[in-house]
Amino acid sequence: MAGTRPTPAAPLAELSAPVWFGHADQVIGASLVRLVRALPRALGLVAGVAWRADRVAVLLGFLAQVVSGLVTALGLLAVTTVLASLFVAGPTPERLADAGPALAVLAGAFAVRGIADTVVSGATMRLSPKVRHRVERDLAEALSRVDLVAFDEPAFHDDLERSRYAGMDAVESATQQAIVVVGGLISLAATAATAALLHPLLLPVLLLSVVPETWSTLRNARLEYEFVATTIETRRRRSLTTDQLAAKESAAEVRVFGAQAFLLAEHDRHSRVMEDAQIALGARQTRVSLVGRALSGAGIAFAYVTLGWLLYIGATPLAVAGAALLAIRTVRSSLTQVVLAANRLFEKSLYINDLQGFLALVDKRTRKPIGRQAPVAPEVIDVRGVSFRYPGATKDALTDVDLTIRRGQVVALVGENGSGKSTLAKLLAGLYAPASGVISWDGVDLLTVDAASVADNVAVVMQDPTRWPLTARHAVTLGRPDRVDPGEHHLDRVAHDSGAAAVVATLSHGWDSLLTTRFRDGHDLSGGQWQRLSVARALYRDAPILICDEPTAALDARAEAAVYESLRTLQTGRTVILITHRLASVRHADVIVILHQGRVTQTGTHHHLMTTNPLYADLYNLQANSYRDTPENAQHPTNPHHA
Ligand SMILES: Nc1ncnc2c1ncn2[C@@H]1O[C@H](COP(=O)(O)OP(=O)(O)OP(=O)(O)O)[C@@H](O)[C@H]1O
Repeated sequence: MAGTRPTPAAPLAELSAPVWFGHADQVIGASLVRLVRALPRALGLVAGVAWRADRVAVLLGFLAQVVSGLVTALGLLAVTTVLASLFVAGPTPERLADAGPALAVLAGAFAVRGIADTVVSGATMRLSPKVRHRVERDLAEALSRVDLVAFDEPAFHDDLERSRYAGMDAVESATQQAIVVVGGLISLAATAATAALLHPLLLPVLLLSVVPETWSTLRNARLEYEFVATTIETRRRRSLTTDQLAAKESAAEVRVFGAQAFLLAEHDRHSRVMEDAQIALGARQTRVSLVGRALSGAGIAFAYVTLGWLLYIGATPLAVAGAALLAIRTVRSSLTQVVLAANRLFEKSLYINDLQGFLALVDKRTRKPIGRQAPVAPEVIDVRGVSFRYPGATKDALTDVDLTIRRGQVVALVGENGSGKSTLAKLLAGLYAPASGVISWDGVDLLTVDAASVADNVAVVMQDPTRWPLTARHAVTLGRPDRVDPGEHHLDRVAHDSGAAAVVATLSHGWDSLLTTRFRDGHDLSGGQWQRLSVARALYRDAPILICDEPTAALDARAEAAVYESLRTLQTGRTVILITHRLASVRHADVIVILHQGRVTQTGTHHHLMTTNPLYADLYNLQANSYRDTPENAQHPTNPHHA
């Protein structure tokens, strides 16, 4: 029977690398020298972000790290003194009494170090969320103001995605790693300086003994990273498979098509690849650790032999040798931490770099406030010689458009798909800047005033309105959140006029209902219901210029009639720009603008166009006829295009 044996998986095209793994090659290929060289810059980058987020936490954390490093060194010196007191000949109580002060210093150093380390972790806990929020806020603010046209560029979206997902995580994680690196380096420096103070030969001996450990730590970290890099595609394919099983959208089709066996087989196939790779990684890491440990043992043996020799020739006292052993341990653990953290910090700094580059780019693409306001409720909107081309497009969306619109007029933009209607409406609203030509309101070029002041005059009903995942009330009022509306009379009126009232009446919590099923008790709406809310939102904003781009495309006949009725009421003192393919709705417009391939081919009233523009008359009659009860329509009742 069909469906009992899963079809073998076809070879698939490569998945594109995930945004948070775009620098894998650089990380894997980075030598220890490169890592050391890149460290100051990476630390500087994180320090800059952290400083802006919370100076107090940065200063406090750094100070505590310095204190921790100093008391570590002090502790080491105290150990030498304690050992020196204990190693001399004489009765034990006396030797202990001699060691007393140094022991007290040692205990004090221990306690202070504990406090300092606690302060460091407190500062880290305070700093990492602040750093993240600060950068998130920077990005959100930049995005809220960047020119709309940037969203039409694929490259902008790629950079945005990388900044949002990789950059943001990188900032938080890099802050933590940077704190570990700084703390580790201070502790290393303090210990090394103390060792050099005890005996100049101790320093090179110390360093030699820790080299193998450093190598194996870094090597294993790289192997781990390489493993993630080589298995990432399989990992993502496996997730794509399980996503299909977990998603609401695909759940029905999975069952109807009996796709379970296929998806499970795919899942197993990818899992096996992952398992094998992980086991291989384990084996390689164990080998590296073994070599590392063996070399490390040799290094430590060398250190011990050197210490023994120094003791033998009387170049160093026994107490100093004892302290040196302790120093070796301290340096080893600090160095391992520093190497691991520096490796991660290096990786994260590459993504922070991307993020900062993106923020700089966004800043360049943002119109700066000019301090000049657009005229409120303009008397005349004038379009002169305007052309516009979308980024990456090979031809203009609008060419040499001239148009004059007066306050109170309903201007209908008509034309076939792709003729430039929506683009023209967006330019009229100041959302795009023309490539050439001028759009002015009462003689003021829109490019010479603040974009926000232009937007303040405009409300839109979009062809495909945003499905705001908010409460019904907020979805309608968000265009004028600070409007004083006692008793919510204005809200009720626009809800009535747009047909949104009937939608809200069906919701379990009325205006307080959440319009997303991603939350408990949330609701989803039909396309037409969303459109009614979008009309209500535009009416609630109560702006002098109302742009309606196919406002009734998804509405039923009754709702459509209600919307046009309310647009007619609204018209007084307001400019309405209406885009629609339903010519019956534009009959009453004051001016109808016909667009063809981005050019205005004719303007006029309905009656004027019916007599002078055969194409308009044909289209109008075609639509009108499809509603009439002609014998031909009766033969093809379901084909409105047949006539
Ligand atoms: N974001 C975009 N990026 C690139 N080209 C675009 C973009 N939006 C629209 N265009 C192109 O610009 C031209 C005008 O598009 P526009 O959306 O203004 O047409 P329209 O008349 O409103 O069409 P419709 O009736 O289908 O809504 C079309 O050729 C379209 O392909």
